[in-house]
Amino acid sequence: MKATAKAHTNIALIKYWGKRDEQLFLPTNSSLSVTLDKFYTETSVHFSPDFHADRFILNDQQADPKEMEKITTFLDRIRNLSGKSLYATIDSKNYVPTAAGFASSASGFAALAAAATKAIGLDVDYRQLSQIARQGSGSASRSIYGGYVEWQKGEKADGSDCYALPIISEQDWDIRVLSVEVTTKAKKVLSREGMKRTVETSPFYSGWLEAVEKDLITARDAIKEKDFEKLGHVVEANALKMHATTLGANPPFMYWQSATVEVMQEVEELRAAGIEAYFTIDAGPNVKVLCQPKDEHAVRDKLSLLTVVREIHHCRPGPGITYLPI
Ligand SMILES: O=C(O)C[C@@](O)(CF)CCOP(=O)(O)OP(=O)(O)O
Repeated sequence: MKATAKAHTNIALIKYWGKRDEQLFLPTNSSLSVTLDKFYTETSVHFSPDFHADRFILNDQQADPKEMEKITTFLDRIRNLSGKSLYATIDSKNYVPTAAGFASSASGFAALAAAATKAIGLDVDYRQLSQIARQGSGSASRSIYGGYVEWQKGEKADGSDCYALPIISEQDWDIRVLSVEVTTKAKKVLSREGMKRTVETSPFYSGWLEAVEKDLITARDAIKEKDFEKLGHVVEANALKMHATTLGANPPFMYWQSATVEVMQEVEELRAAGIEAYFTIDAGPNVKVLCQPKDEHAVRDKLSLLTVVREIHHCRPGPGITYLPI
């Protein structure tokens, strides 16, 4: 009972920022992302009656007890769904540069959900797979699909209507996402803690919730219309609103470093010079810059001149999960 799956990471264009249910990973708002081609996780899962405990090898290292606990809880859900109480050995490799600030948990839990359900013989569709991955990490629900993906927040308390669905595929619209790694030493507030603190203490959080649904509709329409300018503006504004909420949290926190702001200002200068580029930022100081293929090199050349820029990874829309030969 073995299976291997590959899942790519994704970058949120309309952010998931807050849970309405911490146990079931139910979000306060719907979100929208693009899966990326460059960064992914490959995970093999082997269930066997000969194993007497779960084992998790991550990048050729035995996972630490905290990580192990998360994995065992995740596998318990899959064991319950299948009615099989078998232990598993998991071997996972992240092809995601940690410093780049991509949530490798997104590709990680999507790959694990796909490989584990296949290995244990659970016949699930992508919607169910998205719901399983969601309970490992919310953003993982989106990495089940390739291209442009919407994760619907749902209304039900049991999360049965909370899953991701594809909008258009990675072949339908070719954009570029330049992941700009800036030099930083700061220890960031992990997104799980950051969103919890913000939901619970920030007076600006209600403003976020009022605005995000409209942002999502605008972004979804822009993707369907392939209107890059319309998408870029709402993506940038949505990221700024998300980050504004953290400033009002108690205690307040900020993901940005001075280098982050330098890159943001460079992107605004690019637009002033007639080159369409837009930024988005997740739970860290790095910046993802969106542009069209024709402008990719001009944007790279301009950003590379900044001394605070350590590395730029060039990404395109990427595929959903795939199963690999054992
Ligand atoms: O990806 C986005 O929509 C926006 C963020 O990256 C932050 F900017 C949040 C990702 O949160 P995640 O790591 O999925 O949280 P979990 O459910 O607590 O594991």
